Amino acid sequence: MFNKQTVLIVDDSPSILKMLASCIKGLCQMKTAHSGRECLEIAAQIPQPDLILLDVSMPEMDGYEVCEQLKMNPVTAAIPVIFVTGLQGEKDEEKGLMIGAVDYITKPFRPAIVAARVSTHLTIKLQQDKLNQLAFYDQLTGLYNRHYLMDVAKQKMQASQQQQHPLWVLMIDVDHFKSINDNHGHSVGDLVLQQVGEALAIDDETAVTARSGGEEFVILFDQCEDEEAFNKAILLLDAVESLNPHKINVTISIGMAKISEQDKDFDSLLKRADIALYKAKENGRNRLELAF
Ligand SMILES: Nc1nc2c(ncn2[C@@H]2O[C@H](COP(=O)(O)OP(=O)(O)OP(=O)(O)O)[C@@H](O)[C@H]2O)c(=O)[nH]1
Repeated sequence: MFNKQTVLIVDDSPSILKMLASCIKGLCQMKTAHSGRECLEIAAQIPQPDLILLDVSMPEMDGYEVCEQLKMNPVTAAIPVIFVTGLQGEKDEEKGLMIGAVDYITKPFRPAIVAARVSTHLTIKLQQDKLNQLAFYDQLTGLYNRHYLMDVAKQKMQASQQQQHPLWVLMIDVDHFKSINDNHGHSVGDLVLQQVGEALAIDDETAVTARSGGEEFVILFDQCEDEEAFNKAILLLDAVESLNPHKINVTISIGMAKISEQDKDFDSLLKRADIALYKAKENGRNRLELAF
């Protein structure tokens, strides 16, 4: 059931690493780290581990410090940690749980207990991942959904205002999408939305692409200067036009707005992009219009 999940085992002793690995063999995939520093590095790399089995007593950086650093970093904070330790005092266990570990296994450990606890926490992680998938992602295109977009937009808006860097919002609507549905059927319409979604999913750290509803998408570009933002938007028009799914000519219209002093909140920026989108539709579609 957990075959695709990965557990990162961290211990400075190669023999303990081996023993722990044999306890959970067959339950999941495994990675190992021999120090706290190595653990922090691996935990931040994609694909991230789903669970970390972490030794407490290690030279240089002990497990408590590693756990604190994992929990402080938003990239690794959600990875559950189980401490595996020879320290058996109540205070040690309390400390481990207080700094964010989900469980605490003492050495010498019993293989069946390690396997059972790892299974339990992998099940919880799997359920958590499914909930996140439903809460933040659009099920048809795999892009972020409107709920996630609004959350991230507020954060980006604040950062842009505080750090004085640009933020762009692109409102994108598939042209004459109703007639695609009417002429080719709803399932072909769905396929078109999936392909448009793929074409709009810019692989770039400054961009967030979401399907905001129906045949409408929103992209945020942050820390992006005017010319670069404009060029990226033009490329999107071309990328969608060259799709031709089922030989259907698909185009989009884009309304584009840059944050300005008049935007007290994200809704105001979005509204300006929406007005520009309306103008792009009025002016013939398959085009981009900039908001004032
Ligand atoms: N296949 C499919 N259709 C959808 C989905 N969500 C919304 N739609 C359809 O999208 C169509 C949107 O049509 P309209 O808002 O009239 O706009 P349009 O035909 O794209 O025309 P313009 O926007 O004016 O260019 C409607 O027919 C909806 O039923 C979906 O998830 N899948």
